[in-house]
Amino acid sequence: MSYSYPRIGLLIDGEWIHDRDACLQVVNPSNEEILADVPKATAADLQRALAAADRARRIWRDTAPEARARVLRQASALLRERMDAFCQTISLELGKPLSDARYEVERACAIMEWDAGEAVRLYGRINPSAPGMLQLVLRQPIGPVAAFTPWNAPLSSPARKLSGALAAGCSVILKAAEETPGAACLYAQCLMDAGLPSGVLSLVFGDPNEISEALITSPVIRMVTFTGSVNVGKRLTQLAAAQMKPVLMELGGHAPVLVAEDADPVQVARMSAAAKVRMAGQICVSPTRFIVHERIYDAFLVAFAKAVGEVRVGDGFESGVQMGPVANPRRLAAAQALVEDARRRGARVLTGGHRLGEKGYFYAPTVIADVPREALVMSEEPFCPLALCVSVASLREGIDLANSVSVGLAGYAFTNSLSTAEQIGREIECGILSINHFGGPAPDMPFGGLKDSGFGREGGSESLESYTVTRMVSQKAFIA
Ligand SMILES: NC(=O)c1ccc[n+]([C@@H]2O[C@H](COP(=O)([O-])OP(=O)(O)OC[C@H]3O[C@@H](n4cnc5c(N)ncnc54)[C@H](O)[C@@H]3O)[C@@H](O)[C@H]2O)c1
Ligand SMILES: O=S(=O)(O)c1ccc(CO)cc1
Repeated sequence: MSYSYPRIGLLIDGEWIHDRDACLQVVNPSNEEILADVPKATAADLQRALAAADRARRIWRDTAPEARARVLRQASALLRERMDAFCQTISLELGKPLSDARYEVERACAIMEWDAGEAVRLYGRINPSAPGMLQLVLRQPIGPVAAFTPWNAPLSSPARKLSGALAAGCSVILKAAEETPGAACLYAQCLMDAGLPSGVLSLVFGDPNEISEALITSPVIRMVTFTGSVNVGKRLTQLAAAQMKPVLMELGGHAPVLVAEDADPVQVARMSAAAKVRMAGQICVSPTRFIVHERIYDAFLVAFAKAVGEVRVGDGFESGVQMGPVANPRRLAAAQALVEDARRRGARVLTGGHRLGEKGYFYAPTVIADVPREALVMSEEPFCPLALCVSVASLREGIDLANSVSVGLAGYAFTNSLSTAEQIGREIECGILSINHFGGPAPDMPFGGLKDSGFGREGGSESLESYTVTRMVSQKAFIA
C-alpha cells in the first residue's frame, strides 16, 4: 500500500511558496526512502514573514478572544477530520507506529481545545481605589513570537506553541523541524482553513542558525519559544537576552525512575518497558535512569529485560509494531557510542545493545544494568531506547542520584508508602513528577523543567502566561 506525503512549502503572508532551493530531503527512517525536498527560506522570505507578522499583530490582538477561540476549535475539528492524513504523514516522516501517531494528533487537539478555553479566561483585575479613579491591570498579547520546534513531535510540538501564542493574541513565525516538516504543513493549512487571517502565522524552513539569528534579532519579534536540545536552547537564550526578549525554553531531560523497596518489581518492570519504548525513547520525558532498591533489583532486572526484549520493533505501518526506528543516523550513532562507553566501563547489557537490520534506522530496545555513575550515558540525554539500571541501598541514596544531573524535567517513582511518596514529591528536582504511573501532564497541567531543562511552562492555567505582558492603566474620572 502506498501512502501520500504532503508537498512541503513555506507559508508566508497566507501564500504557499515551493520554488526555492532545497535545504534538506525528508527521509523515511523505516526504509531510508526520500519523501520530499524542503524549500529553504531566503533572507527576503524571512523579511516578508516578519513584515506580515508585524502587520497582523494588531489585527489578531484586536480580534475578540471568543473569535480566536473559535478558530482554534475549528482547526482542532479539521485535525480530527484529516486524522488519516496526519497519522500517515507522521509515521512516514518519523517512523512512529500509527497508534502513537494517532495519540499525537488527539493530544494536539486536546491542547488546542484547552488553549481556546484559556483565551477567554485571560483575566486582568481592577485594583481598589478612591472614588473617581479606576486602576486596571491588563494582560495583553506580548506581540509577534518566533517559535522553534523539534522533529520528535512533528505535530504536537507546533500545536503546543502555536495554540498558546494564538490564543493569547500573538502573531507567530514558526520554524518547524526540517527533518519532519509534513505534519507542520498540514497543521498550518488547518489553521488557515479554520479562518486564521493571513500573516498571523508564517511557517518557514531553512538553515536553523540563519533563521534564528534573523528572527530573534529583528525588532518585530517580541518573544522566543523553543523546544529542543539544551545546547541550542542556551544559544537562543543568549541571543534573545542580548535583545532583552523573554524566552520559553522546553529543553532536554534525563528522567529518573525511583523504585522503592516496597514496590512490586515485576509490575513496575512491565510498565517501565512500555514507557521506555514510547517514541523509541526520543522524548524529553522518557524514563531513563531506573534507580531500584537493592532488595528488589535482581527481580526487577529479570522482568524488565524480558519485557523489553519482547517489544516488537518495525515499520510504524505494520500492525502490532510497538516501536519504530530512531529518527536519523545521528541517533543511531549516539546509541552505539553510549552503549560502547557503558560496556567499556563495566556495565552489563541485558538485552539489545545493537542495531537491527541494515535498512532503516532501527535500534534494539536496550536494558543496561550496573551502569557506573561516570558512564557518559548517566549524564548525557540518550534520546534513544536505552534504559539504564542502577541499584541503591536507601531512598536517600536514590534521591541524591536522581538529582545528580544538570537537568530536571520529568521524574517517576513507584512506592506503596505514603511517606516515601511525600519525601520524593518534596525532594526530587524536576518540573513533572508522576508517582505510580508513567502518564505525563494532560493539557490542563503545566509542562516544563527545572535547572538546564529550561524555564516557562506550557499548558495548564500558565499556558498563555509567556505570551502575554501585564500592563497597568489608571484612569481618573475627570481632569483635576
Ligand atoms: N526537548 C526535546 O523535545 C528535544 C527534541 C529533539 C531533540 N532534543 C535533543 O537534541 C538532541 C539531539 O537532537 P538533534 O541532533 O536533532 O539536536 P539539535 O540540537 O541539533 O536540534 C534540535 C532541534 O533544534 C533545531 N535547531 C538546531 N539549531 C537551531 C538554531 N540555531 N535555531 C533554531 N533551531 C535550531 C533543529 O532544527 C532541531 O529541530 C537530542 O539528543 C535531545 O537531547 C530534544
Ligand atoms: O507526547 S507528549 O507527552 O505530549 C510530548 C511531550 C513533550 C514533547 C517534547 O519532547 C513531545 C511530546
